[in-house]
Amino acid sequence: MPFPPDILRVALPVPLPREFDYLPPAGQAAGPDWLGCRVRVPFGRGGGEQVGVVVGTGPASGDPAALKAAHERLDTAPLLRGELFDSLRWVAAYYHAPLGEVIATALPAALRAGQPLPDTRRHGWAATPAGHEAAARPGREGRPRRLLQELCEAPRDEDDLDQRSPGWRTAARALADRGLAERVVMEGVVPPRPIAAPRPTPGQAAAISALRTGEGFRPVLLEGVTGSGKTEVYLQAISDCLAAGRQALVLVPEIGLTPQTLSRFRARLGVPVLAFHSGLGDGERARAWADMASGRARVLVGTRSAVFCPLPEAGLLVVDEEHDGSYKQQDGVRYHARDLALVRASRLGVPVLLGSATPSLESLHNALSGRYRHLRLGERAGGARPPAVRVLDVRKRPLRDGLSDALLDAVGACLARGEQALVFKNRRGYAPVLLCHDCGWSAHCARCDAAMTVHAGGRRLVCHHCGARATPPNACPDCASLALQPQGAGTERLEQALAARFPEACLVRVDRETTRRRDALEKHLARLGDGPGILVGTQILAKGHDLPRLTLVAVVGVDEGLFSADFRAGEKLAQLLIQVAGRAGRARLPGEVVLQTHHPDHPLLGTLLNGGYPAVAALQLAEREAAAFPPYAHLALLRAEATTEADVQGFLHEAHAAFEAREGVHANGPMPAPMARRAGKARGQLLVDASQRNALHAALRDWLPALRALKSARRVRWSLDVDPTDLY
Ligand SMILES: Nc1ncnc2c1ncn2[C@@H]1O[C@H](COP(=O)(O)OP(=O)(O)OP(=O)(O)O)[C@@H](O)[C@H]1O
Ligand SMILES: [Zn+2]
Repeated sequence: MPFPPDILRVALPVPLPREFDYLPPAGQAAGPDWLGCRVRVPFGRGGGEQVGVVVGTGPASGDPAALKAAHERLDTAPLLRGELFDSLRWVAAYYHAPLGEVIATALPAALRAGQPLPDTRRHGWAATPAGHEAAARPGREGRPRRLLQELCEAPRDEDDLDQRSPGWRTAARALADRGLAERVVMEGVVPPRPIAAPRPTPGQAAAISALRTGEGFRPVLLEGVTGSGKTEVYLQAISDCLAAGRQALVLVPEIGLTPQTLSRFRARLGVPVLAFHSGLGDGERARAWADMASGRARVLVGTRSAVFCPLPEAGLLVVDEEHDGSYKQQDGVRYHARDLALVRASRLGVPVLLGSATPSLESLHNALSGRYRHLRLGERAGGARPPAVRVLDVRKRPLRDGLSDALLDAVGACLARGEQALVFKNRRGYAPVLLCHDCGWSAHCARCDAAMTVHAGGRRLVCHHCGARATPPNACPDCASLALQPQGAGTERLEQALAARFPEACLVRVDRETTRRRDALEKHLARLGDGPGILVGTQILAKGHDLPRLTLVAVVGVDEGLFSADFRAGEKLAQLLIQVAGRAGRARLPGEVVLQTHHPDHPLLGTLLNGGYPAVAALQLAEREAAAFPPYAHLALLRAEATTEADVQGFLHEAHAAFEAREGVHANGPMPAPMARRAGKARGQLLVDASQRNALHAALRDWLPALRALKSARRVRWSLDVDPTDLY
């Protein structure tokens, strides 16, 4: 053994910007073979333990006799290595986050907790001899029996059962308890036969062949109008990747990963397609991760955190709806999954395909300046035409429950044709405000700087920011008037009004409230079926759904979005409008979009109507350049919150003073957060901007140790957000 002995440098999931030295467990020697392996170590007082990852070995920096020994090595082969390990270090450096926290963010919960890497052999279920006998006898009908009969025909693969009959596991467990079925290792599963691809449109064919040319890292922005067949291009590119013997990773937005999406991928690719999202159990997530790490799985489709999956044989990364806000993590390690996908693809030397009908200005800027290849699909696939858009000027027109007569007429006509209408309002609840008509009082949250939303037809008040609930007062607390009225309309009120007006129509409301449960959205859409009907809902409806009988999209009240202070508001509103409009007329029936507004002359609406998203994007890019905002500048936001306003201000002032000025980098503020009080806490922020990314990072690197050393930092909760998407 070398003397002094080498130690293990361990990254732990604690919010301290450093690694920790340990001696190896008694009788073992530290060496490079420990790198990337998990270890269980003593940590903190009172016999606490943590699971960490060995990120270095070597001589101790201090006296090794003062070090504790690790308790246990958990992996024989490294869990993190190669490109993934390097990319995690990049995340730590770029987002200025402790490596231990980055690793904890990247690993599925079961692995983070120290559980062994799951068995990734394919498992299935088979009937036991007792099961065969039981199936031959008459018995009680039901799910277990139906499953048993199926297993008697042949053992079934678990993935296959997952796809065909969700909920089968309960039945399988019931059979196993009675000794009628058992879990078995499946050998040589025959993959399903892929169904044939449609003939590509000329635009698709051009995109596919462009993707085939070239080698190594190639970032590609696929800008295709809604319904233009971007998904078909992904599928073709993935097929090429699979044919070359490589793995593919597909990222989708949080609410884009529907069973519909998965079954489309599975049916077309002819290989098992793994899903990865927050709705899965810990065991399933760890298994998917291990399956990719071992190379056994070839395709993984997942939401934000899937960007951390191992890709030892990577061939392609796809980011669908790359502009989507859900790719940015808003707490802990605030990474952006699209940006990380680009970094990984570059390290892996493989193409990365970003797709959207409404690309983010960041990606568009990169494409326009030649850093990304820019491919366009200008027309809808399968002969569908773009929807016709009409603006309804509702100034001085009566609105009933937020709906104009013209809008109701359009819905009525759509139903009369036997088709479906979507009424869109980006606000859930009954009404956004409860107002006193006599004195102007409105119901506010006691803990937030925000109005409370009226729910349950007026019987409840809910704060959408902190979840506080209250019973509406009978009389105005300020002037005792009884003239309290809900102002404005949310989806709940629209639903009521539409039900009253069209009592015969099938009406389905889809918002965060009605879709809390997994698969709820699918069930709602199934309820609508093929008959005439109305969907009322929020932005949950704006994405990825293909409803062939939906021909009318009625947008109620875009006005809130037109006057927001956020520099991204225009971009976001245009994206939302285009995406929701894109639900209309996707199949053979022509689509129509009506926009109800009090501001028909607003330049954003005019530009959108005349020039579509590209025109809005060009305008917004010019504004951003003039104002030196991203993508022409780089931002980092220091947020702080505390019980008192004075603590927040004290910290932010000291933080500003600790910021060392340097060329092209500025710290601005302290400024109040757009919502200065939330959930009972005072909030404030400091914005750092820089014309050069490197200068920004150099400044942050110097600044952070100074911030941590501030006494006032102990009285606040603070965080640093690099490339913030929301300045709240
Ligand atoms: N080449 C093709 N021939 C016939 N139909 C096609 C073709 N490509 C795509 N389609 C069909 O057109 C519809 C839209 O395609 P797809 O879902 O791939 O578009 P998209 O651009 O990904 O849509 P969005 O982003 O708007 O959700 C689908 O029903 C798809 O099956
Ligand atoms: Zn609140």
